[in-house]
Amino acid sequence: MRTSSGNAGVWRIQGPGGHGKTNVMRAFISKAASMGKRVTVCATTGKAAKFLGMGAMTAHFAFGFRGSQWIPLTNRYMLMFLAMADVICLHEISMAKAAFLQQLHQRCLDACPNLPTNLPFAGKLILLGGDKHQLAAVCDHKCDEDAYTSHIGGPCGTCFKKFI
Ligand SMILES: Nc1ncnc2c1ncn2[C@@H]1O[C@H](COP(=O)(O)OP(=O)(O)OP(=O)(O)O)[C@@H](O)[C@H]1O
Repeated sequence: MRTSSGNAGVWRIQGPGGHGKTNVMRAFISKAASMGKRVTVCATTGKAAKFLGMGAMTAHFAFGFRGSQWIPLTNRYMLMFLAMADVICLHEISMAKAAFLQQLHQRCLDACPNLPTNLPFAGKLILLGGDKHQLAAVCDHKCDEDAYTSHIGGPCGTCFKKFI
């Protein structure tokens, strides 16, 4: 996948456990970084972030979700961090709720007020990794494509493109 602005959007790596999603994500991160892209690497759990490596942090730390609240976007570091990221890689996405992604989308827009866009996530390239069949473990849904999209996608769900 090229990382030119023409390919910005929301992509996801789908596959059962052990099929290489994490390795593909690592390779993608390396490639994007070598092309000079600023990549934010995170995962929905600390364990997943640690396993992914590549400087990954938890998504709630990266985007300012503390305890049960979003910290205000008046934090200059948080604003810069969001505004400067070209690419956001978020692994184990089946653990995230639609509201989390929706708030991340809104934070990207708020952090980039000068961009003439209301594209999802302010037009950043978003790469989501995970296995939709793990949904059943974290929420009361069946595991079909519609349930997956409505669970993790919310209003952004219609813009998903499948990477693998
Ligand atoms: N292209 C590859 N060639 C050979 N081995 C690979 C390849 N990609 C991944 N593997 C190996 O397969 C195993 C699983 O890979 P990986 O952790 O990337 O899968 P995953 O889909 O992220 O799994 P999970 O959903 O359980 O986290 C690892 O031991 C990894 O080294």
